[in-house]
Amino acid sequence: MLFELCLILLLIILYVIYVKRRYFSLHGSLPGLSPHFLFGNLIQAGVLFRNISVPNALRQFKARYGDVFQFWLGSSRIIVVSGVEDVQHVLTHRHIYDKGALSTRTFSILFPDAIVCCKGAKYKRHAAYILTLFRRTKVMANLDLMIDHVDKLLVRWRANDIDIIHQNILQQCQYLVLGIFGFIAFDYDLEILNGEDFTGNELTQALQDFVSAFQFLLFSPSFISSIYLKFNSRYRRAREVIKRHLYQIIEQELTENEESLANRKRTCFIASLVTSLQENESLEASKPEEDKKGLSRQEVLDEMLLFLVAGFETTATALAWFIHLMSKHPRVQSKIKAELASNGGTTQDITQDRLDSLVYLDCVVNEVLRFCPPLLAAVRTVGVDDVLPQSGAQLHEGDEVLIPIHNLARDTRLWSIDPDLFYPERFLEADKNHHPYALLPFSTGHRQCIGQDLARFELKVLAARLMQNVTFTDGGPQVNSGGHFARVSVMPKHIGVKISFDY
Ligand code: HEM
Repeated sequence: MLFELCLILLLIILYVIYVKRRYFSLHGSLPGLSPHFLFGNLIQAGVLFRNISVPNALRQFKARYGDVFQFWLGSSRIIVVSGVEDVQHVLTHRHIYDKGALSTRTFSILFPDAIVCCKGAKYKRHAAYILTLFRRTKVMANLDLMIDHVDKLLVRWRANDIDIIHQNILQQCQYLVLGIFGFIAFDYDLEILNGEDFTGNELTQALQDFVSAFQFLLFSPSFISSIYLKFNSRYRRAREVIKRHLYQIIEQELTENEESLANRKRTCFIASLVTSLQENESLEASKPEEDKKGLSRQEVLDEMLLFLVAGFETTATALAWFIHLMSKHPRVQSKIKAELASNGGTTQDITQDRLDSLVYLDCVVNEVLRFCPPLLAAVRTVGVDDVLPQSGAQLHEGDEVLIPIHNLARDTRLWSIDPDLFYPERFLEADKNHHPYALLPFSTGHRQCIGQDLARFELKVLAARLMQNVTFTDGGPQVNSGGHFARVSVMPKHIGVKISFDY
């Protein structure tokens, strides 16, 4: 018995040594820090137990190891590439660098049939139906809806005591963006801004539970994520509720007459997607991918869940950063207000033309996305061995390449005005013609963010409406210290602002 136990122990030790050597040791000539078993570099970089955010950890590693280095994000080995010409090479050579397996592995646990997990012919089929949803004209048709939602939030703020320090700005931004998302995606009122406590209705709660479950998956190995989701009854209930609502909404859409459907297609995702539903799903499923047409119901459900995860938290995070940065930079706030006051219309009027003329506000939105990019990175998988042009680094088929958006945005070689300064005027002055790959909040090229027009438009509308009405002031060095909190997006950790109405 003792012998058998010792043998089993020995086998386990040998297996751990094998896994450590095979998967958790530096490969090739690229620099990096020898990783720990399972945790990779996360403990050494301070991400685990020392509260250092992943963007800051990658920045420190870059200072230590240069523009190209190996990094273990938990159990995943990635090659971080920060030299701007190498970045341009990776993002423009789509036949060598395709969507990163690191992200598709995570996403496919939740929505295997959404565009983010598709490649090749399946990607083309999905893209044909999905990309049209985000056309500029469709996005702009939601202007009044967005303004109405901000106005509802303003009513709530007006009822508060002026000296209150709002420390739940991030959550409030999430409720605001989620409420708007309910209409744009489903043409459905989540009623989130109606009640006292932002609870909304059954679907609101389910959407929030679904997003919370997603947070856990980010840095966990896929098998742990799958087990977690299998036993997470809250997640499973949320998915069922969303599915039930979505299928009901689809049935409802199918009963609409052609004229009303055409009308609703102008603004609402689901109304557009119903027209791409396959008439005979089992027939389409039996065809080779190249011959398939339309989307199945399951695919439509997965796309909607993806839009929720990809679009809601990122945009809310950017808005929360905007509010935090405004409270720290009263000069910038005054300039936005002056621009709003000087370009015609009544003080409360926001039209498309008026928005287009707000050049300074564009600079502020750009600067918020540069200074605090909501997403950490774009990830690509190397399809064939390649050498990077700037660093000369040798990459091998199957390597995962991570482009750290934050590092590029703060690289002193790429910005004439100190990149650690929050200074929107840079886009009108010395940094007007910055390198296009220095600023990549939505990434670029094949597989760039498909929702960027919507996100940019939404941010500008929400920021303009807020600035027409209120001023944010710093709630104090501790409660309003910013800092990073990395979930799906890189969120501000501490925001504490006072809100005063301008009239
Ligand atoms: C401020 C808000 C947003 C930011 C900063 C952002 C940023 C990004 C980034 C960096 C990527 C990765 C691109 C790559 O790998 O090259 C991405 C992908 C994506 N985004 Fe966004 N995004 C935002 C809002 C949205 C919205 C509103 C939607 C839709 C409702 C959306 C949908 C997507 C989708 C579907 C992808 C995957 C595209 C693909 O795999 O082909 N995003 N986003």
